[in-house]
Amino acid sequence: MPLYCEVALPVPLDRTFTYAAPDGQYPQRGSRVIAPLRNEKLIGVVMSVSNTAPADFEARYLEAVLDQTADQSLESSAEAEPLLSEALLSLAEWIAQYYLAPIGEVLRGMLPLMAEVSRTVYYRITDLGRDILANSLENQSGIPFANKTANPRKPAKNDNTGEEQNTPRRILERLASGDPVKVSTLRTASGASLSDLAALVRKKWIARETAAAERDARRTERFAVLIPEARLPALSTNQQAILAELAACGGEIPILELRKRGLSNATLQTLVRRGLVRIDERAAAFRLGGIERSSPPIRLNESQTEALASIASALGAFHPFLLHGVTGSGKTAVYLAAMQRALDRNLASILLVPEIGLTPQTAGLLDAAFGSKVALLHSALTPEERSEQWRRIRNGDAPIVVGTRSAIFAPVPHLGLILVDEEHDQSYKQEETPRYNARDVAVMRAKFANAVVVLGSATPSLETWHNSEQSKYKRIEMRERVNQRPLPEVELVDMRGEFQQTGQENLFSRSLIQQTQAALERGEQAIILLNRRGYSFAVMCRACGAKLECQNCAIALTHHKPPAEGELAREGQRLECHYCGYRRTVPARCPQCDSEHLYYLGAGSQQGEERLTEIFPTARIGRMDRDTVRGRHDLERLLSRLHSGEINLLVGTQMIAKGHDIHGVTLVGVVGCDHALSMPDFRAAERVFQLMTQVSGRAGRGELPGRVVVQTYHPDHYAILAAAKHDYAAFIEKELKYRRWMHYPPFGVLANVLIQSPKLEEAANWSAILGKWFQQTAPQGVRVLGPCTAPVARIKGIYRFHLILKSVSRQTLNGVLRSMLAHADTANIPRRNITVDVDAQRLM
Ligand SMILES: Nc1ncnc2c1ncn2[C@@H]1O[C@H](COP(=O)(O)OP(=O)(O)OP(=O)(O)O)[C@@H](O)[C@H]1O
Ligand SMILES: [Zn+2]
Repeated sequence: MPLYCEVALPVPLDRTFTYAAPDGQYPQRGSRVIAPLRNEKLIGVVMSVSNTAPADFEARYLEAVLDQTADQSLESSAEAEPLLSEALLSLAEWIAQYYLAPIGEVLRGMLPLMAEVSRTVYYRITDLGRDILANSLENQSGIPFANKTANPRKPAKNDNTGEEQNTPRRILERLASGDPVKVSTLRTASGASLSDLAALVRKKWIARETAAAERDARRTERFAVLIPEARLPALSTNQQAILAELAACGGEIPILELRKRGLSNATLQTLVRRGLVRIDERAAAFRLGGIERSSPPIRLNESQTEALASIASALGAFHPFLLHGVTGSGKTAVYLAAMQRALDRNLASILLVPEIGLTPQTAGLLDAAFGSKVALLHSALTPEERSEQWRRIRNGDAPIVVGTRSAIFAPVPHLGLILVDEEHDQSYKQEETPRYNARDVAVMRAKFANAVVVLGSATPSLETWHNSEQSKYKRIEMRERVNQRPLPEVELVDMRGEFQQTGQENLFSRSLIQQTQAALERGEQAIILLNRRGYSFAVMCRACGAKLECQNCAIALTHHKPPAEGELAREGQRLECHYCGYRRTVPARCPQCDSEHLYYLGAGSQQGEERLTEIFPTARIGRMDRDTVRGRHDLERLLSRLHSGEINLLVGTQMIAKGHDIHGVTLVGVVGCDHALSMPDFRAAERVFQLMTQVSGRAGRGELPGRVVVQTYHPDHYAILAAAKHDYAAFIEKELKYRRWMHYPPFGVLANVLIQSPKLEEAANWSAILGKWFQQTAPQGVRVLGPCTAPVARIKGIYRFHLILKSVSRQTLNGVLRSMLAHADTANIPRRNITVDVDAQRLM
């Protein structure tokens, strides 16, 4: 009798699908399966299993069960564990429910291995294929496709070395290392057609694997390991050399590394036969590439010790903490010590860091403290690397997991501690389905795992602060910087006054220029925040007032200068949309009115850099923004040039504010970060306060005290004033009052409902249908704003309308949202055109 299972598939539908398991296969809750859906094959996750078919079941069979018990009697053994633990499945169900996200899409976000099957095919060489290749290399002969009669170990002689015969050889050569190779890569490398590959598969020289099967096969690395207790017999010098090398490296070394050092494999094999060395095969370790080892461990100061004591004594049960420590108070050292305490009790930890928060410095500290026990998960990993990390974690080989947002789903056994660094950071919110906030998921995960969770920040979000006020989270305070270093003094420059006094609109104030000059002359470093990338924000027509907009989005195009081009070559320069990436050159005339009087508005980081180069011609200037930092390596390189002092003046966007600990920086300039205060966003003040505090916090972290110059047009705004005094309490008091008064989070909950369509009429129509439904049903306890066009009315050619829902009760809000989705379904509004963003961070 087959088993019936409910399978969550990665499609935007709030439901699971029923399938029967193939004969003799025993999927369990949490197993991955391949399921046919329409014309596709998808990887799904089994949510439940039953012996009886549902009433309306039409026979549909699973294609395969990827993680299963070989037979039912094995169910209890460790081998038979499904891929997703019960804790993670419960977490997924919680996310689906809390964020109104389709369960299949939630699971897809959790599982790195859940790609669509049809998309990735890999090939791998077989043993027979190796023989064929070896033979052909020996005989310098080609390998024909058609040698059915010939003995594969004796390929025909040189009479068939034509191009066609070499294709099989090129295929085999490309696969020779033994690693599976993607079909696309293989075809490019060998020039093979799909039918060529099929022919070799039929001959069993190569094997074809689907993505799922391939990713099950983890990459391994072979190590030579010294057997310590062996008494040493007489040895040849070559043998002694290998043993010496092994001893020098702490008793083990990857075999590849031995070869690189010119030590012979044959000698190694002799040592193995003599019982002096053994070969271990292990999952290839992930290397913390290119990092400097850090200095000896830090002695915790009094407040760090207290913080650690609170955290450590709570291990073993669910305890949420807010670690509120000013910038430079040494939170990182507390995290590391807490992870060590967890490890001492055989408990694993997850440390979450913001998108670019994982600096080489932090990686170095982790490596020094925990070495190969660390697994790193970040967005720059390839799917293979990610799944390798995943398996190391799941096997218990890496009880220290560090990563960005989705690392919160790492399948860590015996999880004891979760740390969320810079918990206020916006990058924890995923801005696509499922729209979860990893910080909040962290708290739930800790709850399911009976673990401690620590949310750390110098500028906690209002939500987290409120939870600590309500005693939901226990608050730990670290009020001072390490070694009694002072927080930097902040000077506010009123840019309105600056304009009146100088009669000019300058990007940099006189005070900022003077103080930068002075810092550079003293041999210190300065960083300047200019929180927009590009050269100018916008290009505007003086005649008709139109801004040049993106053709796909209702957004002004940002002007970028091509690097290293002549100063005034304005025409032909690049305009770029920061939403969709659309690019065009700057036109000679306004496309609306044909006037030639186009002018450039507002300065971005690129222009900032240019101005600074003019003002400080001898400064060693660097720029840090999304244009100069494309990948991790760019960031590493820039930071290491800063640490070494090679750069003494850095300009950049908010990236420069994130947790960097550069001791030479004594001056921080803040330029135009307060324009955000006029955005239609109730979190604007919070964002400005956080950014100002964080960037100010980069100054004076070394021996010398720091100074901050903030240029502002709102010198009386409470967020600016509080940030200037490092007064979180003053800010929070004002801000909480305003939020309570306006019924905004943390007083009550909020959801943004986006209705989108490539057809304006359709989007308008659908949002009207939903608006009308809200009017008619008038749900109790929910305030509805809208529908109206979203502040950004069109993105990537998709028209956007939205409704904002507020309620004091999450349950009420989610109930109403669910009824709304049901109504949308009956009104034939496709689910994929409605985005529900619970606890929305951006209302744009
Ligand atoms: N007990 C200590 N004694 C001396 N120096 C310390 C101590 N603890 C930490 N430090 C040093 O203080 C500096 C700041 O620490 P860290 O980067 O952890 O601060 P933080 O609290 O995370 O600040 P931010 O919120 O700004 O990121 C680092 O250079 C660190 O090496
Ligand atoms: Zn665009």
